[in-house]
Amino acid sequence: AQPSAPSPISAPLRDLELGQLNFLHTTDTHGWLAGHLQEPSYSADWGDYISFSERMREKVEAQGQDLLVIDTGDRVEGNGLYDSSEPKGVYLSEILRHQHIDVITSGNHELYKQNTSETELLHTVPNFRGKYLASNIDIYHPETGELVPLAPRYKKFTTDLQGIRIVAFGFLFDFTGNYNNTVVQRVEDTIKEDWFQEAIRDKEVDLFLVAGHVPAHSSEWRAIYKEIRGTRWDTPIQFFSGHQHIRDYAKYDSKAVALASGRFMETIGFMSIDGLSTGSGPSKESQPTFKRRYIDNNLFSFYHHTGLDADTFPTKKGRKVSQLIAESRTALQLDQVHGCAPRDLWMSRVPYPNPNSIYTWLETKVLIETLKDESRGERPSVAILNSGAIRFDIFKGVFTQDTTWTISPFTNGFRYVKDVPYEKVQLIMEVLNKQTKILSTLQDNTEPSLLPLVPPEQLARPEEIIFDDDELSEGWLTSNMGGSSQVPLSASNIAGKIVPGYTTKDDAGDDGDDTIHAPISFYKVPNCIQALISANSSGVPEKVDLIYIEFVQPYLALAAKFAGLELDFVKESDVYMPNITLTDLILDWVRKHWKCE
Ligand SMILES: O=c1ccn([C@@H]2O[C@H](COP(=O)(O)O)[C@@H](O)[C@H]2O)c(=O)[nH]1
Repeated sequence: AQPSAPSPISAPLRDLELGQLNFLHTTDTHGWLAGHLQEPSYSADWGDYISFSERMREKVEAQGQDLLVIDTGDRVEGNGLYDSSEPKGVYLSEILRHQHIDVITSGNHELYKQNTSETELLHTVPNFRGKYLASNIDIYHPETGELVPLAPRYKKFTTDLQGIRIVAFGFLFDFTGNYNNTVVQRVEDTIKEDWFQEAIRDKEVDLFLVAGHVPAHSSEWRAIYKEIRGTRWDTPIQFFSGHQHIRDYAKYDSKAVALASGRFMETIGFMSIDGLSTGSGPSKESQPTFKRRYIDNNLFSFYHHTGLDADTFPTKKGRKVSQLIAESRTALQLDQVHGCAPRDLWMSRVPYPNPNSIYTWLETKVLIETLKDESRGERPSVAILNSGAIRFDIFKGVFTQDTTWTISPFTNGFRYVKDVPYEKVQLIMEVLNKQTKILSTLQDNTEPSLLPLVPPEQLARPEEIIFDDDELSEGWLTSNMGGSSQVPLSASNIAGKIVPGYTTKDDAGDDGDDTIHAPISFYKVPNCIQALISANSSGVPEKVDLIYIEFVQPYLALAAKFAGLELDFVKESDVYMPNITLTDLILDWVRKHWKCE
């Protein structure tokens, strides 16, 4: 773990159930390879994960079993370790490559920008040669201009110890927001291609392994499931999923399941399968059995599952990578303190609006006090921001260079349209937040969906989860995750209390999490929030500058149409505060207002 990481807190644990074939899975790590430096439950780093997978491999191989390591994308954007270097990702890429990964795929974040996808092609794919799969992604090669597969479409391999014959694919969901140097083919079309049809007709296969940046419960996985089942009615299928930032498990039939392993290096997903046939013969069991576990990413869990301790657990490579992360963080000055947050600000643990909501803070403080383009003088304005632009909570205590990127990693600037009637802006907000169903009927297939305006976790669970008895969580959170010193209380301080954290319910029940936690409430947030910036008057202005973060422009255009506002946002908008991003505004505000005592 990193030198400043809090020690994990002991908690009751459920064991891993090892099987004939075992998997460790990460997804949506978004640059958090240093682990969480303010949350003991997720405080292990990528070096610890390397040690964990090496020790797990030793353990299963000693029993004649196999272990495979999977990553399903969105490794970039969301943490200073990725975002704060120039060019972005140079440190991260060097850290990531030390993990032995058997199947690795791209997420949508690898494709938003030209340089990110080119880095995948020129660095990550070669770093993971033979492991990186891209079943439905092509890229215009930066040197030749030719449209080529980002990586091989699929591969067939056999496991080291038992010779289990596996055909593996690597998909991305039907993503449309990629930069125009890549082409993402719809999954539903890809599976009709000859190469896929040939691959699933191979009779010498013991397991189809479908890895991808695709939710566990999704139309894309269902389409693949049906296509495979159409020709191979009983070959086991293991899907590895991502994108929604949740822990999830889906059962397609008794021989086909999907695992999704959370986000931000909070979770190491574990799967085991028993009862597979191998190259040397059929299985003795009539049915395969699947077991899943969501491991909290901390050393307490890792020691427990490997049966090792602080002296025996770390491997040479693991230690080296933890050291490399520490050096990279120092070089990037990620511990530089910009201010001290006086209280926790939550994305979804409190209702909105609320004094402890990060969105209320943005609306009532940050946007109002920082958004000002000198060229627009004192004109009143309304600023619109999508809730998904914010990625993480702010904990009471130090606000560092790293915090800046964890809460606001995106590089979107702001645009504005002048002289929009205030009433129309309110109608647009109404459409964006309340009339989304009506609006979606106006959309044709080429328009983006409205849903991605919210944080991905909310897409996955549209219903609120409210625990009346949040006292335990609240008290614990304040003292352990956001104390002013950011030093967690030791286990003895919270003796008898269960640590708040994931309490996952999935298709296999409610016993998936390795750590037994107290539940945390989950409140919904709106698609968009707004701030009225009315320089000189307290009344409601007649017309305003409608300022918005670039990401929402297509959604705004649709909502405006429905609100009866004839506006061509592409032609009639202009840049607001050139070269300034939301990240810059937040940092500026924090520096001015959150002085450390
Ligand atoms: O420029 C951007 C890019 C993304 N978002 C938000 O993020 C989610 C997608 O996140 P995943 O990690 O890929 O699930 C998207 O729905 C937006 O809410 C953004 O606001 N700005």
